[in-house]
Amino acid sequence: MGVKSALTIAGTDPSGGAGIQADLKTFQEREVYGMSVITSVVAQNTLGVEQVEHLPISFIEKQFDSVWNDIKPNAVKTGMIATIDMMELIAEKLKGSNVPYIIDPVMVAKSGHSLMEEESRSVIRNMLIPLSTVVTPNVPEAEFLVGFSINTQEDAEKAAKVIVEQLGAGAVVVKGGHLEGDAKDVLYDGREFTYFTSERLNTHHTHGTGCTFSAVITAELAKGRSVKQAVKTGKAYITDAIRYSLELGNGNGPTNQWGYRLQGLPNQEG
Ligand SMILES: Nc1ncnc2c1ncn2[C@@H]1O[C@H](COP(=O)(O)OP(=O)(O)O)[C@@H](O)[C@H]1O
Ligand SMILES: Cc1ncc(COP(=O)(O)OP(=O)(O)O)c(N)n1
Repeated sequence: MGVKSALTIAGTDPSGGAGIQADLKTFQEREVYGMSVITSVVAQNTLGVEQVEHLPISFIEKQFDSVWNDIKPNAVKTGMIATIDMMELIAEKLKGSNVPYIIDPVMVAKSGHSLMEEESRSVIRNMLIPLSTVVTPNVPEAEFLVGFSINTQEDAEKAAKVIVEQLGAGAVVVKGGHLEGDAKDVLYDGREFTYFTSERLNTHHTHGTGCTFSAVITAELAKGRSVKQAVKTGKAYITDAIRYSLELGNGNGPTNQWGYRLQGLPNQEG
């Protein structure tokens, strides 16, 4: 069988919209075999984060080794990795592995709750970003990584250049969800800029957009697609997942990983 596999290393969302749960649903929809290593267990829902418990490092390592030594993934994604210890472990495990590595540098949930300790933020920048194939910051995350404000498309392009050329990412997508106007994401791969634009959908049901978007990119890279194809597919998929949200919960509802399917739409390739 030619099935490809992808591994997500991240925190949980028991309400199913973000984190490990969103990643696994997305891998499945993209027809990639999904596997997971849990870093932190998070009590959260569409209204926000209530409590976070980090798993012991030795147990995160055990989970990683269990997967890696049995079913080596074709791509790896990290989402919520809150502490320096977790980052050091991941760096040690992935260095020299030659497996595409996608970083969603999750720092703060849309509800405002911090998902990464303050002192870890410079460690993800210095230790993990140089190992990445693609990094997918939203605007506040990109601002932290580069140290200047992003208000315009030109600022986003300038930040993308810094993240590749100075911080050492293989490629970067600066996501436009937090800017105004159309939802315009900019990909920079060290050679050129490519833009992926959709209309801004007028909804607050956007819990888990970043997780789902980066999970599609991970699945597509696992299949051997190019970064540009992977991001194109990610953008089409996340737009449908927001457009066809199920409007669940009492807060910012989850994106709908099978939104395209409920509408009878094709599972698009980039
Ligand atoms: N209201 C919206 N309408 C259409 N696309 C959106 C909307 N909000 C976010 N997106 C898209 O969702 C993806 C995730 O972006 P963003 O919400 O900025 O990430 P995060 O969840 O990490 O904050 C991007 O492709 C972005 O353009
Ligand atoms: C466990 C976990 N990981 C990541 C997030 C953030 O998800 P994101 O896709 O950025 O969406 P919001 O939650 O910010 O709407 C999370 N909440 N939990």
